[in-house]
Amino acid sequence: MNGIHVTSEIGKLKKVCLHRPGDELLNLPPDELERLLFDDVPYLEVAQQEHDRFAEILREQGVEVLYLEKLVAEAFAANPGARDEFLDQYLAEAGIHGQKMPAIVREYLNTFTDDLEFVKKTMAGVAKSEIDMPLASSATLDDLVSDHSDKQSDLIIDPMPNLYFTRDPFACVGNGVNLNRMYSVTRNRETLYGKYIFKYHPDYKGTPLWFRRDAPFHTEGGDVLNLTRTDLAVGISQRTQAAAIDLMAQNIFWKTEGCEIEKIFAFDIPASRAFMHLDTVFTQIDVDKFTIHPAIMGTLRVYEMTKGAVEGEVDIKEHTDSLEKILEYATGVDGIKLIPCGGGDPIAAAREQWNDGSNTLCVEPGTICVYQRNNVTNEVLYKEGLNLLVVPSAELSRGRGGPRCMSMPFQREDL
Ligand SMILES: NC(=O)NCCC[C@H](N)C(=O)O
Repeated sequence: MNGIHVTSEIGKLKKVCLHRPGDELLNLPPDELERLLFDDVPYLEVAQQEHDRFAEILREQGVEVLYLEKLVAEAFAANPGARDEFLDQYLAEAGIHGQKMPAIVREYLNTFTDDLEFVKKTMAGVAKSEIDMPLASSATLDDLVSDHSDKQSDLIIDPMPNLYFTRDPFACVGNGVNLNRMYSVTRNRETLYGKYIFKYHPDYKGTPLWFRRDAPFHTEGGDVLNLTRTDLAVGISQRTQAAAIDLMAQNIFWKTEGCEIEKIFAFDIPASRAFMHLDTVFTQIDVDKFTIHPAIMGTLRVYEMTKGAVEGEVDIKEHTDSLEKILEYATGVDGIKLIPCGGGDPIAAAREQWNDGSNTLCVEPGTICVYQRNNVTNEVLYKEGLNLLVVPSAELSRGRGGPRCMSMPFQREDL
């Protein structure tokens, strides 16, 4: 079966999209980490080994692993002209300075004749040292001086170091996709790859879009949880604006066809880097179990959005029940259990949540990928009867994302 089909967080995973970390991590300037949303410089070779193990674990479970970079290359191969169209847009969004430089960079990128190498190069970024700078007499000062932030940079085009978090640039919902406008300039460029997959890839072209990258408000896939075929949870977070969820609801309820979502639950979580997305504090791991960071419990507000009676209207009501009760209502399952990250100890919870202890990828009900380093949380999950697939995480975790962040399910079996 081709196309997208995701109607839950836990139905048996059939196909998943990953990105193997590449040279983009070698172009991470240590003094630009904050702007590029990274917390450290990972050791690429080990990050790749860890990521390969993650992919192997998924294959051992019968999951077909797709790679983002390969899908984009296949989309180009299938459509003459798609690569040039992509390159125009990529260059326009790359933050290149100067009058001559865009043409020079275009020529340089076109020397990567193999589509896969070309795609990887666009992900890695371009350093000044890689190309012949224009002669001073034919260039403008802006061509010669590249200042991405407020300081001089050795890079003409920034890398996209967060690409291995395939969860965020787009989100599969039912048989369609939210193609996101992301919170930060640095990550928003990532959404171009999804655009070309859903426009041109033989297996995915024509996928309906419930959200578009030219939207005026930002949202990210880490905030989107498919609770059931008809119920979606979306975090209001640092990365997803309430207005973006309003727009999503309009599109899903009124402006597009084919989406089966009837209720959207908006979870208002604190807007901080530690919490970042809904899936950093809350993921489903079994039919009746979720992991949760205990720190959100006191402040969490949940709103339910449904299609209004009048064209274009969306009804909104706030839920005042406990989170367990709201989830029982949303999933139709009794006796929902919330398992706190760090076993409830506040120090372990904060430490392990920082390293994505609550960010699990469910492969089938009760079977989840977890980071090895979160041993307190993992012990609790183990005692709760979960089957843990343990992913090595010394280097991958430096990007502040766990197994759910590093994966975008394309197909799951229905529950
Ligand atoms: N869904 C997620 O929580 N993704 C993790 C994204 C981490 C990345 N460094 C970021 O700040 O966007």
